[in-house]
Amino acid sequence: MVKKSKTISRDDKKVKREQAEKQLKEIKQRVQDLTSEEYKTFERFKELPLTADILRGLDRSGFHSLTEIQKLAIPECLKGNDVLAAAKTGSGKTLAFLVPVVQKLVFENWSDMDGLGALIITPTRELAVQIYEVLLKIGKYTQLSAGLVIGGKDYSFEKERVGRVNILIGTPGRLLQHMDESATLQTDNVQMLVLDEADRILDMGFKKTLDAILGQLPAGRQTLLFSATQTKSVGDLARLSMVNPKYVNGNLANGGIGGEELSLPESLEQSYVVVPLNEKLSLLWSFLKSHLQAKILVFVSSSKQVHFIYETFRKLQPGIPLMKLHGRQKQKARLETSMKFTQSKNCCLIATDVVARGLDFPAIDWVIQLDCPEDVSTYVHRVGRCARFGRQGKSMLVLLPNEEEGFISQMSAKKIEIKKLNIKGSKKKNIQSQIQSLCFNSAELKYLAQKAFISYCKSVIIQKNKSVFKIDELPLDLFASSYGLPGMPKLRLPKKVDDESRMKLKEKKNENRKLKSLSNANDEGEIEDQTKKVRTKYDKMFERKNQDVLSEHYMQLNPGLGGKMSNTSDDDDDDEEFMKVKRHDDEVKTADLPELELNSSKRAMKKALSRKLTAMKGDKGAKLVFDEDGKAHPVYELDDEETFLKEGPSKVHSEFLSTEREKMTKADEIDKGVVRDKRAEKKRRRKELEKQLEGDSDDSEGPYVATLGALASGDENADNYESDEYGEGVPDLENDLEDSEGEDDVQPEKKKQKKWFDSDKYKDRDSKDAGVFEIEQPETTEDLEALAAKLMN
Ligand SMILES: Nc1ncnc2c1ncn2[C@@H]1O[C@H](COP(=O)(O)OP(=O)(O)OP(=O)(O)O)[C@@H](O)[C@H]1O
Repeated sequence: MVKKSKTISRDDKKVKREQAEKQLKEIKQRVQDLTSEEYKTFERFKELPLTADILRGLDRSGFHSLTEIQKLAIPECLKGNDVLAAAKTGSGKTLAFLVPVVQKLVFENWSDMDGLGALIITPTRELAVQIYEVLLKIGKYTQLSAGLVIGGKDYSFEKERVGRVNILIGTPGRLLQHMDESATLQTDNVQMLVLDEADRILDMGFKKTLDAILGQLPAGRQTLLFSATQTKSVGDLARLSMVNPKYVNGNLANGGIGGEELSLPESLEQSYVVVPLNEKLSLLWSFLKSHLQAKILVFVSSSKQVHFIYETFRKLQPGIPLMKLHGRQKQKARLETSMKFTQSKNCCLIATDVVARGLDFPAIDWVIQLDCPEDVSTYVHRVGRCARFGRQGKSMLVLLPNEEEGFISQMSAKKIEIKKLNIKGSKKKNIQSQIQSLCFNSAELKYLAQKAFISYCKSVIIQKNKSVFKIDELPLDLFASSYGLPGMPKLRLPKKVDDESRMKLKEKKNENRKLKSLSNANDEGEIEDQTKKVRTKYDKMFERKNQDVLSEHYMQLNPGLGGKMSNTSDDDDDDEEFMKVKRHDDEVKTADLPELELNSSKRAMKKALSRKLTAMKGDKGAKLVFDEDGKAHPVYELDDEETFLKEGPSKVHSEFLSTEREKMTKADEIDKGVVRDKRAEKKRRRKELEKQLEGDSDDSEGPYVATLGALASGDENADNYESDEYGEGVPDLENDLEDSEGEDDVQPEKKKQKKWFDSDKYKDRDSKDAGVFEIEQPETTEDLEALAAKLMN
């Protein structure tokens, strides 16, 4: 009886397996036969030739209909072409490249053994995290594993696990650091490279880093470039080794390959206002006061300005929650703010361009550009944070009188129409006197104001676009007053900022500090430990050449008088190197400073002085040990040369060497064994697979049914998944192999789900529930980190 059922089961499985293989072949064939006429008619994901695992992930994540760019780009990518795709902000480019990445590796039966198969590079950490989240969702039902490597996270944690993932997402600096340092990370098998926001990566000073990454990837890989504002620079494309790239433009109404247009979401309402530089803060204040229930994103040109405006407004309390986000913050704070802003309904986030690209914050009502963007592309990306995926959104650009003509004409040249608004006098509230009073009472705020002032001037000077940014025409004295400064800091401006120095500045800003310290290592490979030299905000303030702020408020640094001085230094002081503040004498004139109120009775001073003198002149003393005869000896005594030579090499030394040698040999043997086992295991699996494919393997039957059951035959655990919609019985050979090792009783769906989050191979064997991961969808940073940890464990 048992025998009979076994036979039926075996036959059944064989049939199903053959069916599944046939279907996979058919999908591959459909991909090859796809014509652009055909795929332009597609409306839904299930019409695309995708495997059941991926369709299921998409379905469960709520993605059913195709957007224009998805309809056009996915088939081109599936066919193995190099693709250069452009489409409006918020139009779904992330899925347009993630779906082909996952499908390519599924087609190739990619497994843990095959290592890294796809690399996705993004310009910012936040964007990398966002893509990672989407990938986890849509790839949940495949056997692939994914990893996230971004600066500011635990490097050694990543280093240990980075060699085990199939799809790696990260920022350029951190990726290169891993490629250079992690022995386990093999990049010679990479099938796909994706650059999201490619033009930004190429533009923002990552060129050298990117070149170094590209140098380690195989030439035959497929390359995909996505952005709302695409690069077409021949030089850039050559550097990326793109072969006959297909240009996909999702901005064209009829859906086209080729085309140059740059367009904005239809649901976006754009406007601009013109105000003098010294009225910008008052304008922002008035705007916030009249939009207390809105979700607002404010862009300014530097992290110092973010810091100053945030701190000032926080003290003035506009009545709307305030947040700040810039690239100089600690990574934890950045992720927390992103998360909070995502969840909040009414608040104002003041940020730099670190959030201008790709970030999908839901339901932003207003994007305010308080400082003019460096170019029209940046404008497009900034406003693109609202009006996403058909939602309504409004934007307001704040221009200075001398910026208006230049910038608006450049917008018109790109066919971007924007209406001018006049602000009613009654709506304006001038907050200059409040800011001045705040700065007068707080040395820290005044210091921040000075830094913000300098960095704004710097941001104007380094701009390439001189028809818009004209430092000589700015009323800097009035601007300083509006920031609460009693006078304008005198600036020594650089005579000329050419392209080369501009690029150097960008490179410096984005450089990976670890890589930099490696390049600064001496011949012995020693790196000076910078971590020991943590500079606090106090240090920075006292190191500054310009002590105007400090001398005036010197006494107020006493926490009781000068306001709270936080010890958390969350931004770097890089302005001083670029632009020195002019001063007549670099030293603080101690005579000008008020007397310090110390305990200065004559007796106390005399005592202190005599102690100090004793300490300086007196013998420092030495530590001695006494022998049995009571004679004193120094703790360490040197032998004379004769005795030393007679005794030969120290016993301790040689013992140490031999034990260490032994340890090394053992470790080496273990390592070799592991590699041998891995190879043998892989070979065995391949053979087993071949056997299964030939259909004469006895031990393939039990688990095969289980696997296909979940995918195709209405498994109860399949969470109402309508498998027939997606093509029944697409085989999952990797899963078959796993199952054939005696885990017949594992429910197929659970197993597959577990595989994505936490491969069996990496699960914590000590933990009771090792390998079972409860969280379905990451909702918080902690969830995401837990997922990543589980995934990579
Ligand atoms: N097919 C789809 N069905 C439903 N929602 C979708 C679909 N594609 C994308 N979305 C949603 O649309 C929003 C924008 O998508 P995405 O972030 O990929 O846009 P983008 O084109 O990359 O934008 P940007 O240019 O700003 O980077 C996201 O919230 C995403 O979940």
